[in-house]
Amino acid sequence: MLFCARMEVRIPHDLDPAFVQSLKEREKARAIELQQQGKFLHLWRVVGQYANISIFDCASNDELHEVLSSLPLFPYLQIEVTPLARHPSSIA
Ligand SMILES: O=C(O)C[C@H]1C=CC(=O)O1
Repeated sequence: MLFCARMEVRIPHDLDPAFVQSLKEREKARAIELQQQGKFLHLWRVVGQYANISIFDCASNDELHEVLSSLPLFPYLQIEVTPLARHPSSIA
């Protein structure tokens, strides 16, 4: 099942900069791991915003929730999920 997730990053300004740096490093490592596992198909920056549009391939809503909540930045993400279905006119 494919899901589109729009994630907006909201890191509180008073967090320790060293902690924020380590969060971002751990986030990158986890995002790469999920891409290598084939669960995280696309990761695009939204131009001009600290936000991304991501496409996930997960077996269920529960698996998607597990994947999203495994992201180190999860406590600081506002996430909107849109489940996707095939479009009848798509040739892809
Ligand atoms: O920078 C972001 O958009 C947040 C986040 C989501 C995956 C990742 O590597 O970073």
